[in-house]
Amino acid sequence: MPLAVNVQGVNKVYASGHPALQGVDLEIRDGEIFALLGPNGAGKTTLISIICGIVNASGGAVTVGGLDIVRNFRQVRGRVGLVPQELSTDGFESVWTTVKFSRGLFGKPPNNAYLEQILRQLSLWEKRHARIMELSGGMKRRVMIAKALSHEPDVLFLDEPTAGVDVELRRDMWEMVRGLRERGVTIILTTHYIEEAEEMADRIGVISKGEIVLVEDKDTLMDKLGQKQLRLQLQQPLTSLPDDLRELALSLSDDGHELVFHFDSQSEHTGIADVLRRLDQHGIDYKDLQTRQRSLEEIFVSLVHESVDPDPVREAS
Ligand SMILES: Nc1ncnc2c1ncn2[C@@H]1O[C@H](COP(=O)(O)OP(=O)(O)OP(=O)(O)O)[C@@H](O)[C@H]1O
Repeated sequence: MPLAVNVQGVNKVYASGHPALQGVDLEIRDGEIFALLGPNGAGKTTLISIICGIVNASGGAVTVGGLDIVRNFRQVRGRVGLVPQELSTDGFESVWTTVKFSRGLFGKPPNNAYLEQILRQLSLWEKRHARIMELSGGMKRRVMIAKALSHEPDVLFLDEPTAGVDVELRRDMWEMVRGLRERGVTIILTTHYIEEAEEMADRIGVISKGEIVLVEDKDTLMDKLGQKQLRLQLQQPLTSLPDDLRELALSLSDDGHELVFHFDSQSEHTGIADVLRRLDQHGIDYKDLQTRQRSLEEIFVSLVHESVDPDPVREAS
């Protein structure tokens, strides 16, 4: 499968001496939605800024669509679109002028029909004559996306696209990103919202302290690490667990009303039948039971748990 982006052995040491990225290898497939997850300060923005040519790497190599980002800087800039975390655009200009100007910056010939299509997709068409400063925060964010798409990039980077936006706009964004993927645009998004990665991504990468600690198909990840939990609500609360049940790794909730059992849903022998048989032997009745997949959030927390070292400066800001 062709690669949209190929990152090999990339390091970044900022002038402060801080090593923000260490030996990052990452291959982004053509046409996929890739979610890069990581805690504050993990290096997500640094990595996408390097790929987009905004920050220089201290070492390693990056290609976009097979083109080296340093040797073919201009061509690469034309192929990528970046929606930054911060809203950065001239508030006095109208939506239409902003988007048109942005396309011109990349040396693309005017194409009003294309720009109209983008603005309509982003529900901005009615607002095309409004000055950006007059728009709501969510609409401003849409303008940033329209700007990033104005020159028809093959690869779109979304840095925290839904940070601070309401639920409705978040859903709209997801819808729009899926629409872009259908048109063949490769999407790389960074996010703190596990739910977003779970909902949208084809593949997920986890970065922690400047190193990629995991890259996996979302579904495989969910299957592989997605342990399931069986919860049984008891008819009568228990004060303690019989020893043989404790040996089965069953646990009792503090109030004695619920039994919890963890099992591997991929395994031939999950142990559920044993648990239910033993409960029956002890005359322990239950009134309800549920199974639940371990969420990506739990997986993520367990992956970065060891290495999370919040940056006090950024935490405070
Ligand atoms: N211009 C800079 N000069 C010095 N250090 C920087 C600079 N930009 C980022 N850093 C540091 O590099 C590390 C990675 O920052 P980066 O912004 O890439 O992280 P991030 O994963 O995007 O974080 P967040 O989720 O908070 O946006 C952090 O420790 C940060 O303080």
